[in-house]
Amino acid sequence: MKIFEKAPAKINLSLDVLHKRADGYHEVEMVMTMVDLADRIEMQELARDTIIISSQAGYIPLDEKNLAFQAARLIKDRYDVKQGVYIHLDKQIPVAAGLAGGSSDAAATLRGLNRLWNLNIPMEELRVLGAELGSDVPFCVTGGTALATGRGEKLEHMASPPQCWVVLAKPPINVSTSEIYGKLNAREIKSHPSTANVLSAIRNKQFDQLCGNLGNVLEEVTLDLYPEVRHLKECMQRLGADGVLMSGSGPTVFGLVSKEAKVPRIYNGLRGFCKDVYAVRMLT
Ligand SMILES: C[C@](O)(CO)[C@H](O)COP(=O)(O)OP(=O)(O)OC[C@H]1O[C@@H](n2ccc(N)nc2=O)[C@H](O)[C@@H]1O
Ligand SMILES: Nc1ncnc2c1ncn2[C@@H]1O[C@H](COP(=O)(O)OP(=O)(O)OP(=O)(O)O)[C@@H](O)[C@H]1O
Repeated sequence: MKIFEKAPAKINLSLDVLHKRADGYHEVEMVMTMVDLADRIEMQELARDTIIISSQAGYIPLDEKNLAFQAARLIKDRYDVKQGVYIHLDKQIPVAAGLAGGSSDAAATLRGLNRLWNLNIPMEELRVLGAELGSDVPFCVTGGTALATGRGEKLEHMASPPQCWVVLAKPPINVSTSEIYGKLNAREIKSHPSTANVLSAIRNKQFDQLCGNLGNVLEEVTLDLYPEVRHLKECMQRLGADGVLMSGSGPTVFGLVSKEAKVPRIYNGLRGFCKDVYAVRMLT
């Protein structure tokens, strides 16, 4: 049997860091949502007890370093599954972009193998398993829009944000999430985003209030290290996006745009100097 799962990208509408924890992770407060840019994952049962990964993308690991491989191994070990699986990753989400591509692949693999092998694992248990693979994986298991706390694994789901276009642009650099969190410790956080304002903008479907309250404390760290990300942000603002922010630890910058007529100008303006540009909808 063969099944398919979609693995959408996430963006952080707000990302606040409260403090560094004893286990080395940071206590966060983030509002996350999914956008309509997704990897497509094919999973096919194998009689032999093995996990095989393939992908059309030449630049991701296909061995045990791949997060989809790790998800498959975790579920096989935990539920004593003797069958193997062939997993093909059709990558559409740019890699190491701050869009949780690998985390979403892992989450989709957990959901898919739960179906393929009729394991009937409840969603809550899949999220707990996901947390063993990465901080963004529990959110990616259920998707939607959520407030994430703890190290990202404690989730409170909510209604989707006011509908709009999302223009994503990724400069050609790779950013290490652990390096960005590490560098944040050495500096004073100048201003914290108001998570409460972002939540209320979403609940009341107030697009302008949402745009005015976007904030990410990791942004200053990445922008100082990589001036091209700052440049991209300024360009997106100048081209007329209503709200602009870096997603996660970067380097992808996203712009929220309410009027469809404004999207081509922003998209084309960015494409002039950046190869990875996408105009997508938020997933509701
Ligand atoms: C930046 C975000 O993507 C925003 O959604 C997440 O906070 C990071 O999620 P992720 O990439 O799934 O993170 P993990 O794979 O769990 O951790 C990567 C590295 O980021 C740092 N990390 C991550 C999450 C967190 N709450 N505190 C941290 O300090 C740790 O150094 C860790 O070694
Ligand atoms: N299935 C996968 N897809 C993409 N990258 C993967 C995958 N599995 C492992 N990786 C590795 O994970 C690293 C991070 O890639 P990913 O695209 O998940 O980053 P990200 O979008 O910045 O994640 P996050 O937003 O969760 O920090 C890359 O260096 C890549 O080699």
